[in-house]
Amino acid sequence: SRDPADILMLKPMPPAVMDALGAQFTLHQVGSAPDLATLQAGLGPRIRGIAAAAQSPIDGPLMDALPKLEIVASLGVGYDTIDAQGARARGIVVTHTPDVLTDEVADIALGLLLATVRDLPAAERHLRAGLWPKGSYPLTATLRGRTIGILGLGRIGRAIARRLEGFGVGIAYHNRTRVPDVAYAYHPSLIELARAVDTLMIAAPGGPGTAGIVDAAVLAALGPEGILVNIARGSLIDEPALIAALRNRTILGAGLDVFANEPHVPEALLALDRVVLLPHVGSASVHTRAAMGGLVVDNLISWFAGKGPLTPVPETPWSGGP
Ligand SMILES: O=C(O)C(=O)[C@@H](O)[C@H](O)[C@H](O)CO
Repeated sequence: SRDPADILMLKPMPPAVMDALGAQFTLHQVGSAPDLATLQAGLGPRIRGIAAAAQSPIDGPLMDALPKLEIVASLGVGYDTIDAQGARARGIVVTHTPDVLTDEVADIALGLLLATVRDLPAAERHLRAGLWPKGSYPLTATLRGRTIGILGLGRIGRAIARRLEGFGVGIAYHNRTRVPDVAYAYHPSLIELARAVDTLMIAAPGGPGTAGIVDAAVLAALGPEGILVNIARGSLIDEPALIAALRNRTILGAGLDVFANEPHVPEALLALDRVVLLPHVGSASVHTRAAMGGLVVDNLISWFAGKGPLTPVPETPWSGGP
């Protein structure tokens, strides 16, 4: 049988994934910005697959330094740091890890919504600081009577909407296309959605097509009771516009799990009181990361067994062999 395939890693994968990959393949870790000339002259020509940990930058020049590259298996549902069109043009398959994290991320979205509307972290700090005996925490905003707009009614957006149904709030959405089998109010543009709701939850993919679409106009349309929640990608929000809108009370608050330049969060955001900030933990449970890692491994095993990818991204579809 053929030698185990040589797999490149730019960033370390979770230990269990490394072990599972190491049992099947020959792994090579080179750091997230390898010198391409060195790679091309050395290891490059042997590499047949990449195991891409979260946010690994996989671009054209890197793929060109790996002439035998067949597959990029990415950890995560979002793959905005991977040039998927470039992979397609080079006949390379890209896989991601959808579905296994949908509920976990949707849970965090609801947690962030409640924490932001009801000011939970600050109320907890009030108690821990011993202030309660001196006075109750001030009354907060409420979820009651709100209408929640979802930007991006894909797998995660729909899981959020299903959860919101249990909260008895209004639900509306904007998506590139109307979703046929849902009863939520559809708005053909983001600004129309923002005008129709007081709470906006972002669940759309990152990338050039959605960069900065949540801008000053959208924030202003949400109004002074407006709440913004983002569990998708920081790139969708014009972050300076958000900081200004929070400072000027154009909107009431924001709950963010993702940022424009992770893991760096602007001082200006840290200084604001009406924001809840999480370090990109949407899928970060032992349970879900194990499932994500398992899917990365299974995609590579299936590919190198000649059975095709299990979860290819839409840009590199698989119709079952050459
Ligand atoms: O799946 C995604 O797209 C995510 O953003 C997360 O689940 C990843 O784990 C993340 O990429 C980790 O940094």
